Amino acid sequence: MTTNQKLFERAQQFIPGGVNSPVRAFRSVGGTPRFLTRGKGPRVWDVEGKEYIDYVCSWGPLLHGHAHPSVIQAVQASVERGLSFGAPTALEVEMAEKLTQLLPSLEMVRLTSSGTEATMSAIRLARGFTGRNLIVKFEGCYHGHGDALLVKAGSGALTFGQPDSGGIPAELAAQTLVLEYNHMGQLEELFSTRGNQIAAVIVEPVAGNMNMVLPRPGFLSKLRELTTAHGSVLIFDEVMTGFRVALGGAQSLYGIRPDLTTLGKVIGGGMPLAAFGGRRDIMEYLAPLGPVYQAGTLSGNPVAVTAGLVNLHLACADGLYERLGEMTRTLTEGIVEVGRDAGYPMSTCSLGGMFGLYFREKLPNTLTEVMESDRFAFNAFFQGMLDEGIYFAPSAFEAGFVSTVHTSLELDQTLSAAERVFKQLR
Ligand SMILES: Cc1ncc(COP(=O)(O)O)c(C=O)c1O
Ligand SMILES: N[C@H](C=O)CCC(=O)O
Repeated sequence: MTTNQKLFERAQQFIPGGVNSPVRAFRSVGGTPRFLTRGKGPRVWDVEGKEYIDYVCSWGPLLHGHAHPSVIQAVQASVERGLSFGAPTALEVEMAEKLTQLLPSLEMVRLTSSGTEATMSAIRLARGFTGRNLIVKFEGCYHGHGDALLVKAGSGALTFGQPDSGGIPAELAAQTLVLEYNHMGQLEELFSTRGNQIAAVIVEPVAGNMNMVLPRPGFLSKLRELTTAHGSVLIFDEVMTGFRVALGGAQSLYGIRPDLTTLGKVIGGGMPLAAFGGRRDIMEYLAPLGPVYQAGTLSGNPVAVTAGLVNLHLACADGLYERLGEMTRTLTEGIVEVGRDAGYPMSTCSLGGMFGLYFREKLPNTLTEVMESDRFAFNAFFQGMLDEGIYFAPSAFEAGFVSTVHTSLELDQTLSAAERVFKQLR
């Protein structure tokens, strides 16, 4: 057995499935997860010393790659000053000011430790604010593993065929109404019959947990129009897209001002940090100002906030997202070209440093269309690329990520690997 296999065997004795988050288990693609020991820039190394070009980037947070020197230096200095205080710090104030400045829809913000906490808290807040119970989400969107949101969910839940998790009371799941992503007719119909009972609509403005699905023109503005008309709270879940697709998030690209926004991933730069924020009148419903309780021992952790602030500072460099977007497009369009030349129907989309790659002729608009893509072809491609030292997400239902430190060297190596892999697959 290889060292990765031995470790996986050991892990499975004591950790369910051998992993601490299901998507890491390689179940849908087969084979053994790689146990990683080190990352630098756009690359990671496993316990066997094998090197990979990384397009997972810790599932999105590493906008500037692994162990960026500025992030590491700041984190080391922060660690020296203490790991956690459970009391307010100046750093939190700086982070709140930065987030509200970069995302104008955030008038106030609260920090949490994970995206799940952020979305769960935003939902509770919306219910407390409106005095209503119903929430609306979309098929294939994933908003973390809070009970109310694990209904027709994407990401690992979708990958392993468990979009509706066990352990969630039917009465609670019944409070979550699920519509097809990008389906404006369904939205209009629902709001016309139950609009005054809907506390919130939560949406990934660009869906990244069923591969990557772009919003159809008019979809997000329809959401804005209907929620405003019916007094429901519009929540953009930008845990993945925030500071990943653009400096102002997806909301800046599509020109929509949500009532609440959830953030995570990039704002922590690889450390556990997330946030939710939005309209002042809604945020003031939070304890200790208002009746909606929300808390966290490690919320606003100084080391995590330090890493996040450096990440955001680096993200503000002039032209950064344009360069990143160009790099990502070159990569994915290159792969699609090579794949098509080898006879595979393929399509791709990308925004900033986030991309979708499909073994399907046309880009999908809905989960049903995503499911029509050729998973077997994806799995074979994934395995071939992994052997070549290219690390994509081990699922056909996850978005991919390019960092600002991926260069044309990594792109060229990836495209050459793809040519070899497609040749073998033919
Ligand atoms: C859009 C979105 N929302 C929420 C979450 C939950 O974040 P976390 O894994 O930090 O709990 C994720 C990722 O897991 C996500 O992609
Ligand atoms: N798709 C998920 C988040 O965006 C992947 C991270 C995880 O669940 O471990």
